[in-house]
Amino acid sequence: MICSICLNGCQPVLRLKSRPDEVWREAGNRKSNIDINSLAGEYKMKPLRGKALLNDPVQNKSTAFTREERERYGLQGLLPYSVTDIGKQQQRVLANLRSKNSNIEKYGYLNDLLERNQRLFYRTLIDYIGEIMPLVYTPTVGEACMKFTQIFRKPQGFYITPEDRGKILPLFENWPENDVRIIVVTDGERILGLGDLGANGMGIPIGKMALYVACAGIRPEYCMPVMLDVGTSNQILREDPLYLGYPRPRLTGQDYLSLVEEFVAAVQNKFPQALIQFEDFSSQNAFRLLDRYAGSVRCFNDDIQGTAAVTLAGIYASCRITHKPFVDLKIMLLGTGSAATGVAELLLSAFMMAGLSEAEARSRISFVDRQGLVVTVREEIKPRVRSFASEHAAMDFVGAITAIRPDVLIGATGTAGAFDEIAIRQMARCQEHPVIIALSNPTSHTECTADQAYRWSDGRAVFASGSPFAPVTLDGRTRYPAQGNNVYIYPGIGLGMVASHARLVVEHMFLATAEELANCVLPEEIERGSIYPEIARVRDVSQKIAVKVCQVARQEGLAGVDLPDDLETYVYTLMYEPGY
Ligand SMILES: NC(=O)C1=CN([C@@H]2O[C@H](COP(=O)(O)OP(=O)(O)OC[C@H]3O[C@@H](n4cnc5c(N)ncnc54)[C@H](OP(=O)(O)O)[C@@H]3O)[C@@H](O)[C@H]2O)C=CC1
Ligand SMILES: CC(=O)C(=O)O
Ligand SMILES: [Mg+2]
Repeated sequence: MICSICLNGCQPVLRLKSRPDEVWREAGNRKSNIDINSLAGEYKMKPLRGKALLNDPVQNKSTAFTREERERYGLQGLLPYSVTDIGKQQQRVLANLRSKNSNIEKYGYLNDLLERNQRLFYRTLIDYIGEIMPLVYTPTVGEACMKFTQIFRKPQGFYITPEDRGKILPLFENWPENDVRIIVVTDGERILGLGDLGANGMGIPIGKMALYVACAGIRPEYCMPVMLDVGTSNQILREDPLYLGYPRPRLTGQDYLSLVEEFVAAVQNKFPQALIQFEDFSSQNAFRLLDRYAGSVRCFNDDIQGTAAVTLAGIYASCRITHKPFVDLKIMLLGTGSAATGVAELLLSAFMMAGLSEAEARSRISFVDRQGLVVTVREEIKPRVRSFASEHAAMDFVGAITAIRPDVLIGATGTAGAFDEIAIRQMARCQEHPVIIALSNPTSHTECTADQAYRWSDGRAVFASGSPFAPVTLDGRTRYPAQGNNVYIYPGIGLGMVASHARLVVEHMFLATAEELANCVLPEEIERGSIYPEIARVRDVSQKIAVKVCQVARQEGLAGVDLPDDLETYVYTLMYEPGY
């Protein structure tokens, strides 16, 4: 069997265990008596002493260094007397975090923690994921991107600009790791629902990477956030004296595509095992790049494919609440961008897999844009949306709800209030339990809030949203909105790709993982109206998603290693578990 880590003929288990944190895990997961520096040479970790050791975020344990370690590494006098464990350190982190007045201050504090003590940061993120995820991801990451120029402290990730043309490969030598497995890359043109934020969008790959580590146990050193800073169309940013990005109008056309081409080629050359996740590109470029690379490069687009899988999963799970067969559903999408189109295309495959003809399947899916229902008689329709156009006469959004009576309404507009009271009330007139999925992020751009969805449907809606909402109590009964976010899918896809060394990411992976995610929703979660698992279980979910990816990779002959029969254990052993 080929080792999944080095792709050589070495003994996989031994190789795995020879990495420091696997040794820690085997030693009882949280034991603090493992000597980091004795392993350092073997892992290319510099043997550090004194202040240099305390200043290294990867090796630093701060007050958790034992007396013996303090003596051995010249730390005596540099730390207060007390030796604490990671649990006590976490309590201090939480107290500090909770004392901050705003989410953006909390974001800054957590970023500083990551720069001080990587293991403590990830351990705390994992153990308190429900509380901390909204601070490192949506919605706070949206605010952080908006304020990037003001809050910038220390560079993270890798920046590429048009001035690097012809030099991207040699520049990758500057990255501190040689073995990169996951790259999240954005060009900053469509950051959440916030539009073109240029280089300020770097917060997104950084946040997505943090969740790769926390939600799927991808080792931090395998992760590389990348900003393809090709300029920005956002004039206010370009003219901001504090703007840190390439202050030119956005590169377009062949100049843009050739820079992306050089980037992809350089990744394949320098980091041949890396999976490229395209994130928050404009719709046009998102599809263009996916069409160009998906058939030959290990890559996927999270906004198109990850979102599609998570939404399909939510639709599957909703059937357990509404007691309707999936094949009978009618689904309406508001918005015709990357996310909505990705959902429609995966839904089409799912309907056909469930036995519908292509024509029948297409007839179950309808699109609404700013002009109203997308209908065949319209002259200008986006090419990927055209085949979903309805045979109806032209009509507005509410007219379309009335005429089509969709079971499920999905918003991917980036526009706050796009689901207004009239639309939700009309959905509630048409369905006993209308399923409303407001995908748009951050919270300030959601199509409707949880409170609105429940109130306007007299408490009957089944609701999920891209950013989290607190439970809502209405008429004495509490409703539990779920978070419909691709965070339930992309980390597991990455882990499955790392585990299987699959050559390509294929549609079957998204279909299989959507089913798996829906199966992960517990009966008690269904009982209380949630169509996604509680976020606290996201790490278990990602492991299951990764197993599905491995299965598909094996079935389709895409795996780059001989995968063992017991995929659950195999995937689990690959997951990074931070501790001392
Ligand atoms: N929950 C999740 O996991 C995910 C959520 N998202 C969110 O989805 C949103 C959209 O993302 P994406 O599809 O990539 O963005 P795009 O810019 O590609 O698409 C947005 C679409 O919405 C349309 N639109 C905007 N306002 C309205 C409106 N009032 N009525 C009808 N259509 C409207 C736009 O039309 P026009 O072109 O005419 O402006 C465009 O077609 C973002 O907020 C993003 O954060 C995205 C991915 C994952
Ligand atoms: C979640 C996500 O990927 C987005 O809002 O773009
Ligand atoms: Mg995105």
